[in-house]
Amino acid sequence: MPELNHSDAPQPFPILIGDIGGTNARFSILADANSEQEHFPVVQTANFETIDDAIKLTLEKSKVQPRSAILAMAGPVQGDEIPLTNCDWVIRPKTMIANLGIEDVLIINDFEAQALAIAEVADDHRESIGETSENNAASRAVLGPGTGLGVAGLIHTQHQWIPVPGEGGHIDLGPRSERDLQIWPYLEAIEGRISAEQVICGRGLQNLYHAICKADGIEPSLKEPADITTHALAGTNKQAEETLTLFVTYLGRVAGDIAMIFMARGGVYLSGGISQKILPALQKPEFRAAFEDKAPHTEMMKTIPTHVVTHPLAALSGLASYARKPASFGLATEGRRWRR
Ligand SMILES: Nc1ncnc2c1ncn2[C@@H]1O[C@H](COP(=O)(O)OP(=O)(O)OP(=O)(O)O)[C@@H](O)[C@H]1O
Repeated sequence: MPELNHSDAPQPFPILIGDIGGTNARFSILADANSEQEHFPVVQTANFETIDDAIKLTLEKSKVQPRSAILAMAGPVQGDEIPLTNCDWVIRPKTMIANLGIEDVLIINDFEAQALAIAEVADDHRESIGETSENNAASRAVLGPGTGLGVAGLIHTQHQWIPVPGEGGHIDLGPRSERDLQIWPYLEAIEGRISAEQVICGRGLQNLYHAICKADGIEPSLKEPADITTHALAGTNKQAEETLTLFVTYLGRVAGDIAMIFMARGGVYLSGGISQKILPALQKPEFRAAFEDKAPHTEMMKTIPTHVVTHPLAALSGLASYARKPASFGLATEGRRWRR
Protein backbone atom coordinates (compact mmCIF):
# COMPACT_ATOMS: atom_id res chain seq x y z
CA MET A 1 0.00 0.00 0.00
CA PRO A 2 1.58 3.37 -0.98
CA GLU A 3 2.01 5.72 1.95
CA LEU A 4 2.89 9.33 2.64
CA ASN A 5 6.58 9.04 3.36
CA HIS A 6 9.01 11.91 3.66
CA SER A 7 12.23 9.96 3.12
CA ASP A 8 15.16 12.13 2.06
CA ALA A 9 16.49 9.39 -0.25
CA PRO A 10 16.75 10.64 -3.86
CA GLN A 11 13.88 9.57 -6.10
CA PRO A 12 14.83 6.68 -8.42
CA PHE A 13 15.39 7.33 -12.13
CA PRO A 14 13.82 7.42 -14.67
CA ILE A 15 11.77 10.34 -13.30
CA LEU A 16 8.56 11.67 -14.86
CA ILE A 17 8.46 15.45 -14.53
CA GLY A 18 5.23 17.43 -14.86
CA ASP A 19 4.11 21.06 -14.73
CA ILE A 20 0.34 20.93 -14.32
CA GLY A 21 -1.37 24.26 -15.07
CA GLY A 22 -5.06 25.05 -15.26
CA THR A 23 -5.11 24.96 -19.06
CA ASN A 24 -1.95 23.12 -20.06
CA ALA A 25 0.07 20.25 -18.60
CA ARG A 26 3.66 19.74 -19.71
CA PHE A 27 5.55 16.50 -19.18
CA SER A 28 9.09 15.25 -19.69
CA ILE A 29 11.16 12.25 -18.58
CA LEU A 30 14.64 12.33 -17.15
CA ALA A 31 16.26 8.91 -17.79
CA ASP A 32 19.17 9.58 -15.42
CA ALA A 33 21.02 12.45 -13.77
CA ASN A 34 23.21 13.11 -16.83
CA SER A 35 20.56 12.88 -19.56
CA GLU A 36 18.70 15.68 -21.28
CA GLN A 37 14.97 15.70 -20.60
CA GLU A 38 12.81 13.86 -23.13
CA HIS A 39 9.93 16.27 -23.79
CA PHE A 40 6.40 15.33 -24.81
CA PRO A 41 3.67 17.32 -26.59
CA VAL A 42 1.80 19.78 -24.34
CA VAL A 43 -1.44 18.26 -23.01
CA GLN A 44 -4.66 20.33 -22.83
CA THR A 45 -6.14 19.46 -19.43
CA ALA A 46 -9.69 19.83 -20.79
CA ASN A 47 -9.09 16.94 -23.23
CA PHE A 48 -8.58 14.32 -20.49
CA GLU A 49 -10.92 13.28 -17.73
CA THR A 50 -8.08 12.51 -15.32
CA ILE A 51 -4.40 13.34 -15.00
CA ASP A 52 -3.70 9.57 -14.95
CA ASP A 53 -5.23 9.27 -18.45
CA ALA A 54 -3.00 12.11 -19.68
CA ILE A 55 0.09 10.48 -18.14
CA LYS A 56 -0.81 7.07 -19.66
CA LEU A 57 -1.04 8.59 -23.14
CA THR A 58 2.22 10.47 -22.60
CA LEU A 59 4.02 7.32 -21.46
CA GLU A 60 2.91 5.47 -24.61
CA LYS A 61 5.22 7.84 -26.51
CA SER A 62 8.13 7.30 -24.14
CA LYS A 63 11.10 5.01 -24.62
CA VAL A 64 11.42 4.47 -20.86
CA GLN A 65 9.01 3.67 -18.04
CA PRO A 66 9.45 6.08 -15.13
CA ARG A 67 9.99 4.71 -11.62
CA SER A 68 9.13 8.00 -9.91
CA ALA A 69 7.37 11.31 -10.57
CA ILE A 70 7.75 14.95 -9.54
CA LEU A 71 4.74 17.08 -10.35
CA ALA A 72 4.26 20.82 -9.81
CA MET A 73 0.74 22.17 -9.60
CA ALA A 74 -1.09 25.39 -8.81
CA GLY A 75 -2.59 25.30 -5.34
CA PRO A 76 -1.82 23.93 -1.89
CA VAL A 77 -0.65 20.31 -1.55
CA GLN A 78 -2.67 18.73 1.26
CA GLY A 79 -3.87 15.19 1.87
CA ASP A 80 -4.07 12.24 -0.53
CA GLU A 81 -6.50 13.90 -2.96
CA ILE A 82 -5.22 17.15 -4.37
CA PRO A 83 -7.60 19.18 -6.53
CA LEU A 84 -6.13 21.57 -9.10
CA THR A 85 -7.06 25.23 -9.18
CA ASN A 86 -8.78 26.19 -12.48
CA CYS A 87 -9.40 22.65 -13.80
CA ASP A 88 -11.31 19.48 -12.88
CA TRP A 89 -8.33 17.20 -12.33
CA VAL A 90 -7.63 15.75 -8.90
CA ILE A 91 -4.13 14.36 -8.27
CA ARG A 92 -4.29 11.06 -6.36
CA PRO A 93 -0.71 9.90 -5.76
CA LYS A 94 -1.80 6.56 -4.26
CA THR A 95 -3.84 5.73 -7.37
CA MET A 96 -0.92 6.82 -9.59
CA ILE A 97 1.36 4.41 -7.75
CA ALA A 98 -1.21 1.61 -8.02
CA ASN A 99 -2.03 2.13 -11.72
CA LEU A 100 0.91 3.72 -13.51
CA GLY A 101 3.81 1.49 -12.53
CA ILE A 102 5.40 4.34 -10.54
CA GLU A 103 6.77 3.68 -7.06
CA ASP A 104 7.49 7.20 -5.74
CA VAL A 105 5.52 10.45 -6.25
CA LEU A 106 6.42 13.96 -5.05
CA ILE A 107 3.97 16.84 -5.52
CA ILE A 108 5.09 20.45 -5.11
CA ASN A 109 3.65 23.90 -5.69
CA ASP A 110 4.09 25.47 -9.14
CA PHE A 111 5.88 28.53 -7.77
CA GLU A 112 8.31 26.34 -5.89
CA ALA A 113 9.16 24.89 -9.30
CA GLN A 114 9.64 28.42 -10.64
CA ALA A 115 11.93 29.10 -7.68
CA LEU A 116 13.95 25.93 -8.40
CA ALA A 117 14.26 27.14 -12.00
CA ILE A 118 15.97 30.43 -11.08
CA ALA A 119 18.84 28.73 -9.22
CA GLU A 120 20.52 28.32 -12.59
CA VAL A 121 19.36 30.35 -15.60
CA ALA A 122 21.49 30.44 -18.73
CA ASP A 123 21.96 33.88 -20.31
CA ASP A 124 20.00 32.83 -23.38
CA HIS A 125 17.02 31.97 -21.16
CA ARG A 126 16.67 35.42 -19.59
CA GLU A 127 16.59 39.12 -20.49
CA SER A 128 18.13 41.49 -18.00
CA ILE A 129 16.40 44.71 -17.05
CA GLY A 130 18.93 47.33 -15.99
CA GLU A 131 22.69 47.08 -15.61
CA THR A 132 23.99 45.33 -12.50
CA SER A 133 26.64 42.77 -11.70
CA GLU A 134 25.91 39.16 -10.79
CA ASN A 135 25.99 37.75 -7.27
CA ASN A 136 25.69 34.03 -7.92
CA ALA A 137 25.69 32.74 -4.37
CA ALA A 138 23.01 35.09 -3.00
CA SER A 139 19.30 34.54 -2.40
CA ARG A 140 16.81 35.30 -5.17
CA ALA A 141 13.08 35.80 -5.67
CA VAL A 142 10.63 35.15 -8.46
CA LEU A 143 7.36 36.91 -9.32
CA GLY A 144 5.08 35.65 -12.06
CA PRO A 145 2.13 37.66 -13.33
CA GLY A 146 -0.18 35.32 -15.29
CA THR A 147 -3.70 34.23 -14.37
CA GLY A 148 -2.74 35.30 -10.85
CA LEU A 149 0.45 36.68 -9.28
CA GLY A 150 2.75 33.91 -8.02
CA VAL A 151 5.64 34.80 -5.70
CA ALA A 152 8.43 32.68 -4.18
CA GLY A 153 11.84 33.18 -2.65
CA LEU A 154 14.94 31.06 -3.20
CA ILE A 155 17.14 31.30 -0.13
CA HIS A 156 20.82 30.46 -0.50
CA THR A 157 22.29 29.06 2.70
CA GLN A 158 24.60 26.21 3.80
CA HIS A 159 25.51 25.57 0.11
CA GLN A 160 21.87 24.81 -0.65
CA TRP A 161 19.02 26.52 -2.44
CA ILE A 162 15.82 26.56 -0.38
CA PRO A 163 12.62 27.43 -2.23
CA VAL A 164 10.14 29.38 -0.11
CA PRO A 165 6.65 29.42 -1.60
CA GLY A 166 4.07 31.73 -0.10
CA GLU A 167 1.10 33.92 -0.87
CA GLY A 168 3.15 37.02 -1.67
CA GLY A 169 0.83 37.94 -4.54
CA HIS A 170 -1.79 38.89 -1.97
CA ILE A 171 0.14 41.61 -0.12
CA ASP A 172 -1.46 45.06 -0.01
CA LEU A 173 -0.73 47.48 -2.83
CA GLY A 174 -1.05 51.14 -1.85
CA PRO A 175 -1.25 54.40 -3.82
CA ARG A 176 1.87 56.62 -3.79
CA SER A 177 1.60 59.25 -6.52
CA GLU A 178 -1.07 61.91 -7.16
CA ARG A 179 -2.20 59.89 -10.16
CA ASP A 180 -2.42 56.69 -8.05
CA LEU A 181 -4.75 58.58 -5.68
CA GLN A 182 -7.02 59.50 -8.62
CA ILE A 183 -7.13 55.90 -9.88
CA TRP A 184 -7.36 53.93 -6.61
CA PRO A 185 -11.04 54.70 -5.83
CA TYR A 186 -12.01 53.03 -9.12
CA LEU A 187 -10.02 49.81 -8.73
CA GLU A 188 -12.10 46.76 -7.99
CA ALA A 189 -11.20 45.62 -4.46
CA ILE A 190 -11.34 42.19 -2.84
CA GLU A 191 -13.24 42.43 0.44
CA GLY A 192 -12.36 46.11 0.60
CA ARG A 193 -8.67 45.60 -0.13
CA ILE A 194 -6.44 46.26 -3.14
CA SER A 195 -4.01 43.35 -3.09
CA ALA A 196 -1.13 43.16 -5.58
CA GLU A 197 -2.99 40.43 -7.46
CA GLN A 198 -5.98 42.76 -8.00
CA VAL A 199 -3.71 44.74 -10.34
CA ILE A 200 -0.63 42.70 -11.33
CA CYS A 201 -2.00 39.80 -13.41
CA GLY A 202 -4.15 39.36 -16.54
CA ARG A 203 -7.40 40.23 -14.76
CA GLY A 204 -5.52 43.02 -12.98
CA LEU A 205 -4.60 44.63 -16.30
CA GLN A 206 -8.32 44.86 -17.07
CA ASN A 207 -9.05 46.21 -13.58
CA LEU A 208 -6.39 48.91 -13.94
CA TYR A 209 -7.45 49.85 -17.47
CA HIS A 210 -11.09 50.24 -16.38
CA ALA A 211 -10.07 52.35 -13.38
CA ILE A 212 -7.97 54.65 -15.60
CA CYS A 213 -10.86 55.02 -18.06
CA LYS A 214 -13.22 55.88 -15.19
CA ALA A 215 -10.76 58.40 -13.72
CA ASP A 216 -10.55 60.01 -17.20
CA GLY A 217 -14.35 59.87 -17.75
CA ILE A 218 -13.93 57.63 -20.82
CA GLU A 219 -15.93 54.57 -21.90
CA PRO A 220 -13.54 51.56 -21.98
CA SER A 221 -13.21 50.07 -25.48
CA LEU A 222 -10.70 47.23 -24.89
CA LYS A 223 -11.69 43.87 -23.45
CA GLU A 224 -8.90 41.29 -23.12
CA PRO A 225 -5.58 41.79 -21.28
CA ALA A 226 -3.77 41.04 -24.58
CA ASP A 227 -5.79 43.84 -26.36
CA ILE A 228 -4.66 46.30 -23.69
CA THR A 229 -0.95 45.42 -23.92
CA THR A 230 -1.03 45.21 -27.74
CA HIS A 231 -2.50 48.72 -28.05
CA ALA A 232 -0.16 49.98 -25.34
CA LEU A 233 2.96 48.64 -27.04
CA ALA A 234 1.79 49.93 -30.44
CA GLY A 235 0.99 53.35 -28.93
CA THR A 236 -2.56 53.28 -30.35
CA ASN A 237 -4.64 53.87 -27.20
CA LYS A 238 -3.83 56.49 -24.55
CA GLN A 239 -5.49 54.71 -21.60
CA ALA A 240 -3.92 51.36 -22.58
CA GLU A 241 -0.51 53.03 -22.70
CA GLU A 242 -0.96 54.46 -19.22
CA THR A 243 -2.28 51.08 -18.00
CA LEU A 244 0.90 49.33 -19.11
CA THR A 245 3.17 52.08 -17.75
CA LEU A 246 1.47 51.87 -14.35
CA PHE A 247 1.38 48.05 -14.50
CA VAL A 248 5.17 47.87 -14.82
CA THR A 249 5.55 50.60 -12.17
CA TYR A 250 3.47 48.63 -9.67
CA LEU A 251 5.22 45.39 -10.64
CA GLY A 252 8.55 47.13 -9.94
CA ARG A 253 7.25 48.42 -6.62
CA VAL A 254 6.11 44.95 -5.47
CA ALA A 255 9.23 43.24 -6.89
CA GLY A 256 11.33 45.68 -4.84
CA ASP A 257 9.36 44.87 -1.68
CA ILE A 258 9.79 41.13 -2.26
CA ALA A 259 13.54 41.65 -2.93
CA MET A 260 13.86 43.41 0.45
CA ILE A 261 11.90 40.71 2.29
CA PHE A 262 14.14 37.91 0.99
CA MET A 263 17.28 40.11 0.78
CA ALA A 264 17.45 38.83 -2.77
CA ARG A 265 20.89 40.20 -3.71
CA GLY A 266 21.13 37.41 -6.28
CA GLY A 267 18.34 38.98 -8.29
CA VAL A 268 14.61 39.13 -8.86
CA TYR A 269 13.26 37.10 -11.77
CA LEU A 270 9.97 37.80 -13.53
CA SER A 271 8.25 34.69 -14.88
CA GLY A 272 4.62 33.97 -15.78
CA GLY A 273 2.85 34.39 -19.09
CA ILE A 274 2.71 38.19 -19.12
CA SER A 275 6.31 39.31 -18.38
CA GLN A 276 7.77 38.09 -21.68
CA LYS A 277 4.94 39.69 -23.65
CA ILE A 278 5.56 43.15 -22.18
CA LEU A 279 9.35 43.07 -22.29
CA PRO A 280 9.67 46.39 -24.20
CA ALA A 281 7.63 48.11 -21.45
CA LEU A 282 9.74 46.53 -18.70
CA GLN A 283 12.89 47.80 -20.43
CA LYS A 284 11.67 51.43 -20.11
CA PRO A 285 12.82 53.36 -16.99
CA GLU A 286 9.63 53.04 -14.89
CA PHE A 287 10.04 49.41 -13.74
CA ARG A 288 13.61 49.84 -12.46
CA ALA A 289 12.83 53.29 -11.01
CA ALA A 290 9.98 51.86 -8.92
CA PHE A 291 12.09 48.82 -7.97
CA GLU A 292 14.92 51.01 -6.67
CA ASP A 293 12.72 53.66 -5.00
CA LYS A 294 13.00 52.11 -1.53
CA ALA A 295 14.46 54.68 0.85
CA PRO A 296 16.46 54.18 3.01
CA HIS A 297 17.69 51.25 0.88
CA THR A 298 17.85 52.85 -2.58
CA GLU A 299 21.61 52.31 -2.95
CA MET A 300 21.29 48.62 -2.09
CA MET A 301 18.35 48.18 -4.48
CA LYS A 302 20.47 49.61 -7.32
CA THR A 303 22.82 46.64 -6.95
CA ILE A 304 20.10 43.98 -7.22
CA PRO A 305 19.71 42.54 -10.73
CA THR A 306 16.29 42.05 -12.33
CA HIS A 307 15.60 39.64 -15.18
CA VAL A 308 12.71 38.31 -17.23
CA VAL A 309 12.75 34.52 -17.54
CA THR A 310 12.38 33.67 -21.23
CA HIS A 311 12.78 29.88 -20.91
CA PRO A 312 9.63 28.44 -22.51
CA LEU A 313 9.50 25.53 -20.01
CA ALA A 314 11.04 27.13 -16.92
CA ALA A 315 9.12 25.03 -14.36
CA LEU A 316 10.17 21.76 -16.03
CA SER A 317 13.77 22.89 -16.11
CA GLY A 318 13.60 23.75 -12.38
CA LEU A 319 12.11 20.35 -11.53
CA ALA A 320 14.78 18.64 -13.63
CA SER A 321 17.56 20.52 -11.81
CA TYR A 322 16.14 19.29 -8.53
CA ALA A 323 15.71 15.72 -9.82
CA ARG A 324 19.35 15.65 -10.97
CA LYS A 325 20.83 17.12 -7.79
CA PRO A 326 18.32 16.89 -4.91
CA ALA A 327 21.07 17.44 -2.33
CA SER A 328 21.68 20.95 -3.76
CA PHE A 329 18.16 21.98 -2.79
CA GLY A 330 16.55 22.09 0.62
CA LEU A 331 13.14 21.10 -0.71
CA ALA A 332 10.73 20.04 2.04
CA THR A 333 9.04 16.74 1.14
CA GLU A 334 7.08 16.21 4.37
CA GLY A 335 3.42 15.48 3.67
CA ARG A 336 3.81 15.42 -0.10
CA ARG A 337 5.88 12.40 -1.04
CA TRP A 338 4.24 9.02 -1.44
CA ARG A 339 6.14 5.75 -1.85
CA ARG A 340 5.18 2.15 -2.48
N1 LIG B 1 -0.27 39.52 -24.65
C1 LIG B 1 -0.77 39.52 -23.41
N2 LIG B 1 -0.70 40.63 -22.66
C2 LIG B 1 -1.19 40.64 -21.41
N3 LIG B 1 -1.78 39.60 -20.82
C3 LIG B 1 -1.88 38.48 -21.53
C4 LIG B 1 -1.39 38.37 -22.85
N4 LIG B 1 -1.62 37.11 -23.29
C5 LIG B 1 -2.24 36.46 -22.27
N5 LIG B 1 -2.41 37.27 -21.22
C6 LIG B 1 -3.05 36.96 -19.94
O1 LIG B 1 -2.16 36.13 -19.19
C7 LIG B 1 -2.92 35.28 -18.33
C8 LIG B 1 -2.43 33.84 -18.50
O2 LIG B 1 -1.15 33.74 -17.96
P1 LIG B 1 -0.22 32.46 -18.15
O3 LIG B 1 0.06 32.32 -19.62
O4 LIG B 1 0.94 32.61 -17.24
O5 LIG B 1 -1.14 31.24 -17.78
P2 LIG B 1 -1.40 30.51 -16.40
O6 LIG B 1 -2.79 29.93 -16.47
O7 LIG B 1 -1.15 31.42 -15.24
O8 LIG B 1 -0.36 29.37 -16.39
P3 LIG B 1 -0.45 27.91 -17.06
O9 LIG B 1 -0.12 28.05 -18.51
O10 LIG B 1 0.61 27.15 -16.32
O11 LIG B 1 -1.84 27.34 -16.84
C9 LIG B 1 -4.38 35.46 -18.72
O12 LIG B 1 -4.99 36.35 -17.78
C10 LIG B 1 -4.30 36.11 -20.08
O13 LIG B 1 -5.43 36.93 -20.35
